[in-house]
This record gives sequence, structure tokens and C-alpha cells, in this order.
Amino acid sequence: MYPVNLILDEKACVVVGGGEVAYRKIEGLLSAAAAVTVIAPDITEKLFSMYEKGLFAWVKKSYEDGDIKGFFLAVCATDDEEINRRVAAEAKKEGILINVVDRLSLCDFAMPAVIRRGDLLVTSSTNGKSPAMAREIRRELEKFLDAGYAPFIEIMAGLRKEAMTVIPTFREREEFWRSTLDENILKMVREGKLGEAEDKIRNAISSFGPQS
Ligand SMILES: C[C@@]1(CC(=O)O)C2=NC(=C\c3[nH]c(c(CCC(=O)O)c3CC(=O)O)Cc3[nH]c(c(CC(=O)O)c3CCC(=O)O)/C=C3\N/C(=C\2)[C@@H](CCC(=O)O)[C@]3(C)CC(=O)O)/[C@H]1CCC(=O)O
Ligand SMILES: NC(=O)c1ccc[n+]([C@@H]2O[C@H](COP(=O)([O-])OP(=O)(O)OC[C@H]3O[C@@H](n4cnc5c(N)ncnc54)[C@H](O)[C@@H]3O)[C@@H](O)[C@H]2O)c1
Repeated sequence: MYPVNLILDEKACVVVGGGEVAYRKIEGLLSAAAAVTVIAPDITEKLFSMYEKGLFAWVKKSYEDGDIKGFFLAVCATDDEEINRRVAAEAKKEGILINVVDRLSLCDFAMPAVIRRGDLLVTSSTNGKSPAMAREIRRELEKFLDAGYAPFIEIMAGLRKEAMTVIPTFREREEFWRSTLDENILKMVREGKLGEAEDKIRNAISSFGPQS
């Protein structure tokens, strides 16, 4: 498996099926800001209330060949083996990225277990060997990934820009960040001392120079 983070902003993605598993996949796609269409004759209550809020489009029908044409990515989450196989075949023919929820052999990509903290994304997968284990590892890692990381990444985006104006070369910036952004900073973030961590880095940027 080769890890990539797909950029889905507003890209047309389709989910075939509207059960509990489809719900999990739809939530993931919406978290990535995809434009989601669901094709299914019926959907769960939870999904229906999301549909009523306008979170995705719903084509209320059973899948037929041709239904996923034009989509960038497709997820097939029905309980019908024959439909899963046909959706995968259409995706292959049309060159659409496909995930069939319980059939790695029909997939172009598999879903990992996901932790999001703002723009921080941490994922866990087992090459399909044990999804339950991917889930448990995700739950374990969640304990260490503090909510403070999300606002601090926003702060870091600003500090990074400042460093670019002060520290001239890529090589020096690389060296700078590797020595400045250490475990003490991460500890401050975990303790909620975001301002203190920011000041420490800003001081290091302003004192950067041949003499330092
Ligand atoms: C990570 C996660 C993401 C997500 O779904 O978004 C995910 N499965 C999750 C949970 C989960 N899935 C299953 C159980 C029951 C226990 C068990 O069987 O282990 C549990 C645990 C639970 O729900 O407690 C059943 C299951 N899943 C697959 C098969 C088929 C097979 O193995 O042949 C079967 C057997 C069906 C059957 O027996 O009928 C296949 C896949 N499931 C994957 C992803 C892909 C590989 C990921 C990897 O590399 O590990 C892959 C290959 C394809 C795909 O779906 O992309 C999500 C955790 C999210 C979270 O909580 O964070
Ligand atoms: N990968 C995973 O993580 C995982 C975990 C558990 C189960 N599964 C498998 O995923 C499948 C779906 O599970 P579920 O619990 O969501 O099932 P479900 O029965 O709740 O939902 C199935 C959905 O598929 C839709 N559907 C059925 N035929 C269709 C068709 N011809 N066209 C469009 N939609 C159609 C139904 O309307 C329903 O919304 C099952 O086969 C299950 O074995 C996968």
C-alpha cells in the first residue's frame, strides 16, 4: 500500500449504498469537503437527517450500470455482492478510483482509521489484515493527540511564513525547524501553553543570524 492524502475539495464523489457502513464512509468524505452523491433505494435515519440538512445529494434508486459515470471517486457499500462487483467493473472501465468496502481485491484504495485535529491527520491501517486492529490503534493514538495541536498548527503556519522571510535558504530553514521544534514545544502545546510555545519560536526566528 502506498499512502497518499487525496485532495477532494468539492470533487464529485459517489457512495453506492446507504447503510451503517456507507454512513462511516460518507462522514469521512464530507470531512474532506467532497461533494457527495449517494445512490441507494433507502438510507438509514441518521443519513436521512443529514440529507435533509443538504449535506449530500441522494439519488433514490438501485444502482444500474452507468450511474457512477463522471465521478472522481466511488465507494461501494451495499450488502449485495453482485452489485459490488458491477460497480467495481464500471469504475475500472471509466477510470474512477474505487473502494468496495469488504473487498480489498476490488479496491484501488482502502480506508484507514482516521484521527483529525484540525488540519492534522493521523491514520492507521493494516493492509486489510485486521480492520479491528486499525481501529484499536486509532483509539490508542487518540489518547496522545491533544486537541491543542489543531490551533497550534494554525499558529505554526504563520510562524513558518515569518521564518521564510528571515531565514534565507531551504537548508537553513530545515536545520532551524529541526532544532527549534522539539519535544519541549510539543509538551507546552499539550499543557495548553500555546502562547508560550509561540513566543519561544518567534524569539528563535528573530535571533536567527550568523552570530546565533
Ligand atoms: C479502518 C476502517 C475505516 C473505515 O471503514 O472507514 C476499516 N474498517 C473499519 C472497521 C471494521 N471493519 C470490519 C470490522 C469488524 C471486525 C473485523 O472484521 O476486523 C471493523 C471493526 C469495527 O467496526 O469494530 C469488517 C471488515 N472490514 C473489511 C472486511 C473485509 C475483509 O477483511 O475481507 C471486513 C469483514 C467483513 C465481514 O466479516 O463480513 C475490509 C476493510 N476495512 C477497512 C477499513 C479496509 C482495510 C483497513 C486496514 O488496512 O486495516 C478494508 C480492506 C476495505 C475498506 O473498507 O476500505 C474501520 C475502522 C474505523 C475506526 O473505527 O476508526
Ligand atoms: N469494510 C467494513 O468496514 C465493513 C464492516 C462491516 C460490514 N461490512 C460489509 O459492508 C456491507 C454493508 O454493510 P451495512 O451494515 O452498511 O449494510 P446495510 O444492510 O445497513 O446497508 C446496505 C445498503 O445497501 C443498499 N443497497 C442494497 N442494494 C443496492 C443496490 N442495488 N443499489 C444501491 N444500494 C443498494 C441498501 O439500500 C442499504 O442502504 C455488508 O456487505 C457488510 O458485510 C464492511
